Amino acid sequence: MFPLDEIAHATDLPRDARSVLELTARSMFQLFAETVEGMLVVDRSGRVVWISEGYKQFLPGLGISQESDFVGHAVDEVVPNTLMREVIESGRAILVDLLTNKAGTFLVSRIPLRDPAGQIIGALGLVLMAHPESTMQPLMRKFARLQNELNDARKQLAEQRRPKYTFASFIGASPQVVEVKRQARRVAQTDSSVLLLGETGTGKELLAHAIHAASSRVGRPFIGVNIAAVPETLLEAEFFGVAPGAYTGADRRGRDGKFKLADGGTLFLDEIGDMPAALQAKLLRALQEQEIEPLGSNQVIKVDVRVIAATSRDLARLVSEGQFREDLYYRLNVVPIRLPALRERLGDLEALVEALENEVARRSGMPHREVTPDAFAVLRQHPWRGNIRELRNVLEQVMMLSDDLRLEARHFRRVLPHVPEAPAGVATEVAESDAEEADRTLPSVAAAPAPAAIKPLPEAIAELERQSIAAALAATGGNKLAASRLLGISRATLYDKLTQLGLAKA
Ligand SMILES: Nc1ncnc2c1ncn2[C@@H]1O[C@H](COP(=O)(O)OP(=O)(O)OP(=O)(O)O)[C@@H](O)[C@H]1O
Repeated sequence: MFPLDEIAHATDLPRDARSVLELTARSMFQLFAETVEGMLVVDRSGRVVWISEGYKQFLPGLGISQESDFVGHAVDEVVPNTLMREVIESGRAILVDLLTNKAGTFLVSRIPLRDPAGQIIGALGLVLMAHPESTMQPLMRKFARLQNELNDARKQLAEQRRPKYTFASFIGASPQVVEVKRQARRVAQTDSSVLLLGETGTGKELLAHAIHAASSRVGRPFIGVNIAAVPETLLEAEFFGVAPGAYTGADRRGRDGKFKLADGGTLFLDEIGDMPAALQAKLLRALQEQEIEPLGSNQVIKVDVRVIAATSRDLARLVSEGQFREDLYYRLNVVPIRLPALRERLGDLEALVEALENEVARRSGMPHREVTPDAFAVLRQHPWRGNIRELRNVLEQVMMLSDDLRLEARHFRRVLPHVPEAPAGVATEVAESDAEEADRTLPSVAAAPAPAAIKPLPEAIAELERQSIAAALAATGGNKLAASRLLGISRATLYDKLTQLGLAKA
């Protein structure tokens, strides 16, 4: 639009043209008000100061019976979902938009109003078309689809943020578990760092979820990082994020790190004992200052994160060996909670088996099974180095191997062939065919070498390696890090061997 004074001085235009322009500019407001379906003006503070005659038709739909209940009120109170305030704040027009609220859907336009000095003094809102559904079918369909997608994405996000587990998910009523839950409930009420100690599969991650779920941060994200699973070179970016432009290519746009994602919520640092020394100092700083610096940025971002760390390693020993910073250890070890191994709380075995059997049956669609007392006798004798994860694995294997509705000792012996026979009188005999089947399907922890055929040494060694690795993986429920520890080799060596031996999918 021409400013009025420019038109007035446009002497090079013919007189007629000038007066038309002048008239147009002066009557623009009037013209708009009469042409569009409705028009409203808000002041700098977002208060409605005027509405056109046409706009009044929308008041009943907005639940307003008289003009005085509308004019003079904050626009976002009387027009749900309006973006007029954003236009005032940003100074940018929204020329075409769809506004949906209880009065219907409208094609609208919003324009900021400025004084001669360029200062925002308010905004103009135009209803270009009411109920455009009929005339703008294709656009509306697209809008509806996008709206649905947005709602689905929001639901998914809310779902992801909802804690996966609560204290009720932590099965067990043994004195050890009762004590663990008591400590965890107490610490949930605070913002202190928590250190969960325990063997693999004892439920450290589950407990971390439960602490988050019982804390005041429950409405905010729970973000987990398994430090052992992230290559060392990527850990810093994973934790602290990457500033836009720090890298070329796909990462150019930058990426939030886990600290940022967990802002306001809980960050679960699993396998903290595997934290590389170089990053320990940065982690300590982030924990102490509650500030992070994304890679490639020199800006510090404030975060508010509660940390729950977990490890199956002896952190105190790592500190004494100089592999873990003492200051970080003390920072994390504010409230240590030790989770008992399954073999220390065999009293919980029945409740766990019942819960896990239910879960496996529900997930797989298999029928429910009853586990007999002689089967429990077998289960009680197994060392359970993989703890609950291993227990679930064993149960799942047994359920897959047999259609019987009663799971007896013999069923479990197929999967746990090394468990010694129970004393006579207990029906735990293994049918020969069962034993053969077990040999074919599952690795035996204590498999005897084949007496008949003497194999070439490299072949025999490979066979032994294959068996040991398979046994370690079975014992740890497939957890490679834990398996590598059982085998006394590094995780990298384990991966190499899995590839060499053709077990990469194990
Ligand atoms: N007390 C329990 N009640 C029910 N399920 C449990 C319990 N403890 C562990 N589980 C289940 O066992 C599996 C392993 O648990 P989780 O991952 O929490 O163990 P972890 O100690 O964090 O293991 P890791 O050190 O290997 O990461 C999960 O599927 C979890 O749901």
